[in-house]
Amino acid sequence: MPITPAANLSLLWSELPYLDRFDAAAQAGFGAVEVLFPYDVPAKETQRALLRNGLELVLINAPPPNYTGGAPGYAAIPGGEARFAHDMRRVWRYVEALRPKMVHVMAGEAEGPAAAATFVENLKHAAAEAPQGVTLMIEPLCPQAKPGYFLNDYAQAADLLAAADAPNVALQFDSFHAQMIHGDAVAVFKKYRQSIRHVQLGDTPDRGAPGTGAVDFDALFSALRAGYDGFVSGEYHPGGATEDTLGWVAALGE
Ligand SMILES: O=C(O)C(=O)[C@H](O)CO
Ligand SMILES: [Mg+2]
Repeated sequence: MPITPAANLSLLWSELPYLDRFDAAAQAGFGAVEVLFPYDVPAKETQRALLRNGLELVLINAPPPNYTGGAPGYAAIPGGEARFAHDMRRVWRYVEALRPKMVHVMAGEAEGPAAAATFVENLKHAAAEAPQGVTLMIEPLCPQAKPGYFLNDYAQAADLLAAADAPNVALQFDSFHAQMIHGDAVAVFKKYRQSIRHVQLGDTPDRGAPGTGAVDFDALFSALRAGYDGFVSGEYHPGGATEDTLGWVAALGE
């Protein structure tokens, strides 16, 4: 599969009602989209929006459904195993209807060895019950965007992936978080390339569109073209009309 651009419909076209964003993405030329939290509407409605636009769904997040204000996941919360298992049952129902290729499993707010062990065990269980063809993703989130979030470093993610040791658990690379955490998103991409199965784009420090901040997108896109063949999703705050921020789609292919 070549590099395929995708639109994150939780951040792009956020001024439109949720279901209208699918139409806008298709009109802008996207064939693939991702949605962080599709749980607020019945899966059938999202399914219809995908179908009427011929769109492929790349990724959804494992709950919490109440992202704005709710805890950012339970996978790494010692004692939260039952809640995690309950959440995952809901995720699988949405996966069955929407057929995303990937599910980002959110860790939650925690720290220390017990949290790491809990995260690994929960990932192993979820990986064992994931439908064929669905990959579970883990993603380090920077403290500036998600204070207290357990998974906040790419080396930590590599250790967790090694411990989970499952072929359907992989790393989600986000240029915004990688640059904020480690200061050089391109170096992070190159170092962890072998574990990366999904790429998201945003610039620093404000999570704006590619080209508005400090990430070296020319170098990142060269590195992607040199050996990445998955989806590359715009996950940034457009700060205006989304259509005016899509120069990265053409640049990716140059
Ligand atoms: O915040 C991000 O970068 C993400 O990709 C997550 O999925 C958070 O929901
Ligand atoms: Mg991301």
